[in-house]
Amino acid sequence: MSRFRKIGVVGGGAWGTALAATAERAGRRVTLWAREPDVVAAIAERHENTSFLPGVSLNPSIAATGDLVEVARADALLLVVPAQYLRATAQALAPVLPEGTPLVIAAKGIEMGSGATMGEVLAETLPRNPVAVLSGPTFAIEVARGLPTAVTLAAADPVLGAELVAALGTQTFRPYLSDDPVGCEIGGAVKNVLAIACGIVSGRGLGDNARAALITRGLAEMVRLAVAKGGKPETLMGLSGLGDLVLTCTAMQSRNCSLGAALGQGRSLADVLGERRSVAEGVASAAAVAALAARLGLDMPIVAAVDAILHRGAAIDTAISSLLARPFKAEGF
Ligand SMILES: NC(=O)c1ccc[n+]([C@@H]2O[C@H](COP(=O)([O-])OP(=O)(O)OC[C@H]3O[C@@H](n4cnc5c(N)ncnc54)[C@H](O)[C@@H]3O)[C@@H](O)[C@H]2O)c1
Ligand SMILES: O=P(O)(O)OC[C@H](O)CO
Repeated sequence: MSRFRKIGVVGGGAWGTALAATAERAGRRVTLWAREPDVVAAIAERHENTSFLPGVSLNPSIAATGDLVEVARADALLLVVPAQYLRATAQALAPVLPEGTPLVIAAKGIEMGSGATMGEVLAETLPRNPVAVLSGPTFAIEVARGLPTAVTLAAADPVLGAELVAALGTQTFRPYLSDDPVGCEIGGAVKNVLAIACGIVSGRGLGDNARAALITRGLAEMVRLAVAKGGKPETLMGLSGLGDLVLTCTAMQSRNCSLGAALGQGRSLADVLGERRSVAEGVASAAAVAALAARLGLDMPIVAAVDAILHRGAAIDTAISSLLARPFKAEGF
């Protein structure tokens, strides 16, 4: 019998809601914390997250709360707030979270300003809680509907990792165990930036060859950063790297890819963001990853181009021309 009987989900967006649904199907008792009172009320009363995941009926056994004290009573917590809000959320949890409660990072991003991974943010804010990472090709709506999905579940402690796999896995939500949380996190964060690049290329009508080139050379950038941060290159060949990169770069269902496509068609970033309530993590992570790469002396030209377009006023066509003007080089990472 699993020691993780009660799972707390911190973050009531689409992904937190989908993870709550799948954890409940795995036999866990689930409490979901959401920041917005209307989300808490809709889940508690209508068993639906009408704001962020409309159209999916949740099991009535899933409890909703706006109180961190309540969610912190769980045996393990899934952390699913957007990356730029994880530090503040973890700081708010610190006084109420028992020491030793395992934390599973399910957000995908790098913190702006610090350049910290979510694991590094938690090491500073909740240093007495063991951490795992769950990442992979996972559109929330498909997971919530119970469609077949596979993810990477990475933990430095293999016993904790295996226990979490057993607690969260089902026939249709299949976690593959990894011992490389760093590589797992880097894949999930960088693929969002690359998905914006792929969207831009689609929106500009530059063709399928260009998208395949971006995916492949983007993977090389991802591997460079992961290795520099102490991750393993092979992790990036798995679900949390290549798997998520392929999903997010080829489907307009992706918020990051569709945002890029809108930019490629000539819309402004402010316009596109202004009409969305959902998060496109690649926007913030582009700036964070580009700054981190510069600090580490890493060549990440595609990420740098996306950062330049989003945050430095670069014209899309100029950024693309600069990428195409780079000298020929040997293939590899
Ligand atoms: N949606 C997916 O398919 C999916 C899949 C895998 C991973 N993720 C990751 O999960 C994380 C959460 O994304 P999502 O899709 O659930 O979000 P969402 O776009 O559905 O909802 C936005 C979320 O942002 C939160 N938010 C807004 N302002 C905030 C603030 N000031 N402080 C704290 N929270 C605030 C809202 O409460 C809400 O939970 C992201 O890192 C995302 O990359 C999402
Ligand atoms: O819609 P996106 O671009 O945030 O992608 C969602 C998931 O991360 C896909 O794995």
